[in-house]
Amino acid sequence: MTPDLMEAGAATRARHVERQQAGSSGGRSAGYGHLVQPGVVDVSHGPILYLEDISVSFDGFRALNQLSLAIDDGELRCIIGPNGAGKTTMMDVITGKTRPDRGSCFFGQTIDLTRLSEPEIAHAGIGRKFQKPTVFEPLSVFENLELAMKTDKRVAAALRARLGSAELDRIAATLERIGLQGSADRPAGLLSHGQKQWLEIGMLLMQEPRLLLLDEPVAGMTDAETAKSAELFASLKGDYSLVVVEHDMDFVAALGGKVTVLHEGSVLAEGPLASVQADPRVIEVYLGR
Ligand SMILES: Nc1ncnc2c1ncn2[C@@H]1O[C@H](COP(=O)(O)OP(=O)(O)OP(=O)(O)O)[C@@H](O)[C@H]1O
Repeated sequence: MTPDLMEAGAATRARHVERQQAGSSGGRSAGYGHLVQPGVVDVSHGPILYLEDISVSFDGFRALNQLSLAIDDGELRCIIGPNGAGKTTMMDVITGKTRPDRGSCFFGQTIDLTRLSEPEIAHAGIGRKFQKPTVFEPLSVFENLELAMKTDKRVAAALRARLGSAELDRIAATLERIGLQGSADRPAGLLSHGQKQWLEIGMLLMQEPRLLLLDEPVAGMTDAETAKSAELFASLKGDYSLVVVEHDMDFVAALGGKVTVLHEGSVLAEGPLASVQADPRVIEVYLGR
């Protein structure tokens, strides 16, 4: 080993010890990647996600402005608001893509998301789906789910490894959940847009997340696909926590539950859809347009 590498190794070990000491000191700041076990999220106080006073600026422009928000464990929350309200930036903060200038962002009671990298946040149990489906088109539906479950993401190696019966059962249960049990052997590229979106949700589920962040999941879907998506999401609620950013008010209505309206980087209104739809401030900035 070269002296440089030895030095780097020593520095890494020192950081490891430092982090372990920080982690064992109790308190809320134990959010270090290798100490976060997947699926182990302390929701004893209710919320699975807790944002407090989050601000993010881009070149002096405040995309998030002292945003505070709490999502309960098992809740399905819709986030609505006009273009530029900060919805995507909020998702970016939760997943570690954007670091807030100030404020705190906790996954359960103890996991400080502002101190974790994007892969560490995914590993801790937060899955994100972007608007456009990103499935592996030449692979079958089954293989897409299989690959999503594997930690070794090199396609050939992952698909060569034999599946155990527990893994086969998990894939079968997910196929059923996303309504693609009859399409397991179809190449994903031949699926409809809606089916690709469901497959991608299935791929997220294979990673056993606790919280799912979904960005405009029904954009571009047919009415029938949108209705089926509402059923799927309703079935996920309770087993998972979901945060859904959506502009389609019929879909939001079909999902039920609490709605948060963002405007200029903070919460303008929150409550059942009917009450936020009747709020004159919401009508003024968003729904009345
Ligand atoms: N990387 C960036 N650099 C500069 N400005 C940005 C950046 N990302 C977002 N913004 C700005 O921050 C504001 C909030 O953007 P954001 O994408 O979070 O809004 P949104 O509510 O998701 O909007 P939409 O409904 O259009 O997706 C916008 O004015 C946007 O132009």
